[in-house]
Amino acid sequence: MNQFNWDKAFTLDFDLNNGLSKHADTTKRYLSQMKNMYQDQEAVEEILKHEDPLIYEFYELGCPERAGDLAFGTTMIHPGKIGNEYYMTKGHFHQIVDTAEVYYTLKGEGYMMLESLDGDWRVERMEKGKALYVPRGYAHRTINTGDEVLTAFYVFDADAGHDYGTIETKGYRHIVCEINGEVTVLDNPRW
Ligand SMILES: O=P(O)(O)OC[C@H]1O[C@](O)(CO)[C@@H](O)[C@@H]1O
Ligand SMILES: [Fe+2]
Repeated sequence: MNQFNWDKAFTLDFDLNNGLSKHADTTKRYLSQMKNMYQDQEAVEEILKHEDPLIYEFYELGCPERAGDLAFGTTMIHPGKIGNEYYMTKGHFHQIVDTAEVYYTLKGEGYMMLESLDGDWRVERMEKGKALYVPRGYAHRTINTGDEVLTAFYVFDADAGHDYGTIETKGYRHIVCEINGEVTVLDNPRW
């Protein structure tokens, strides 16, 4: 149900601490919905025997997918690891690949993994009070390396669409893990 009229001005509350709005429901992504994306498949199977943890959630507010509108909302990545790999979003290219996006971190800490189709990549730190510009042409995945929920506000062109296929086949060229207590970027062994 689309509860907002996107042709009129409106306001919506987002809590600065937990990112949640009292007036909308989040879309939730559980481990079972992204289990192939983690390196340690034994750890995945072991966890899923007992529970199906919530990895992240975000608001899809029903913005029409038309040029000129701006889709926005908050994303909350919960703290945790699968094996030694930090909880993260699936990540995606935009279907209109040359579409940028902005994330403003409200709480917590982590990284954005960015990767272009031709393999240029970098990790950018996300921390409270900082805006992160995701340039056109880059797939983006949010990774929570802290011990609290990583909460960010995002906004992008509403007609951009999401392309998961490109990244779902092999993943990203790099992964982010905890090694000897340190946040470490490793080559993706499956790439
Ligand atoms: O689409 P993914 O990779 O599951 O991640 C969800 C996040 O990305 C967005 O699609 C924005 O790019 C938001 O809806 C949400 O913040
Ligand atoms: Fe995006």
